[in-house]
Amino acid sequence: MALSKVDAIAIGGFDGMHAGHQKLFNELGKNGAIVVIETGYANLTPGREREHYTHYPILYYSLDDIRHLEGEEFVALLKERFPHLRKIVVGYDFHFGKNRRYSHANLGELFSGEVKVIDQVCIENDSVHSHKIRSKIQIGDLSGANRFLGHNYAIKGTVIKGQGIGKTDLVPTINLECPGYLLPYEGVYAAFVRLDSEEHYHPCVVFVGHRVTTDGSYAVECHVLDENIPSCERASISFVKFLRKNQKFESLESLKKAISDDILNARRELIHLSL
Ligand SMILES: Cc1cc2nc3c(=O)[nH]c(=O)nc-3n(C[C@H](O)[C@H](O)[C@H](O)COP(=O)(O)O)c2cc1C
Ligand SMILES: Nc1ncnc2c1ncn2[C@@H]1O[C@H](COP(=O)(O)OP(=O)(O)O)[C@@H](O)[C@H]1O
Repeated sequence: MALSKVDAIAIGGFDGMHAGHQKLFNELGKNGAIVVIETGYANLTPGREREHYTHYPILYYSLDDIRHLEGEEFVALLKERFPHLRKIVVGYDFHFGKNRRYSHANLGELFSGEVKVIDQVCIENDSVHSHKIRSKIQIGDLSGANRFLGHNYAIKGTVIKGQGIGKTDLVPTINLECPGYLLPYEGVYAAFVRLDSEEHYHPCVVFVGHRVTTDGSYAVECHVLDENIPSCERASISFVKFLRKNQKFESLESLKKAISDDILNARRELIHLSL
């Protein structure tokens, strides 16, 4: 869609593109667009990853470029960028401009069109916010994070070389480097993985953490269940459930036994799901 046609926008940081954010997008209609104010702290859907969770076009503004603006100046900037703008959608706690001085009420006074304010979106009696999703991910509560997101938490990375003992002594794994993403609490997870530009996801088990049993280095590794997979360059992991904490084992044998239990547990979690 040509941006000149845009007549409705939603404004915010939109890291995570969570259930609260989606409620705003539902108000945009067919000529809508999303305005992301980029703080530099987004680590759930960094950069353009947000685009996977909406069909609306996204425009990015850096917070540093607009934080000094007075309310009138901010609205003028929007009207210049979107000449046909008739509706702005924001949440109940939206603030903008110099020292975050302006609220949705001020926006209503400054903008001549409609300002639609979305009430607090709550799940399990708790308001949904990206900082709460980050906290859940940091304690390993991926099921809770996923409920707040409305989709599985996903990270993307490039494949790097591992220690080389997985394939020979344990199970084969894809080792990943995932810059920009918040990595979950150290442990083992049931997940799905998509390789390169494949369309489908494979059930897998993922280890995130310091390999305290072997070389102590930090790793994000994924073992694809029940399949030999070709080598690949990139992968995205979609987390489903925390299975257990990272542990130091006395021998590779006992780590291997734990990994076979992890595989059984992951299979049990994933069998009814498909992506
Ligand atoms: C399902 C799974 C669970 C794992 N759990 C642990 C663990 O609890 N503690 C640990 O030190 N390493 C754990 N690892 C990591 C292994 O130490 C790692 O796969 C091994 O060091 C081989 O690494 P490589 O693929 O780089 O060769 C786990 C790996 C997988 C696939
Ligand atoms: N739980 C929620 N309910 C309603 N609106 C929300 C909610 N969370 C965020 N918003 C709105 O979505 C937009 C983006 O908010 P942002 O600050 O990026 O989200 P978060 O608070 O999750 O970090 C803002 O207009 C904000 O008011």
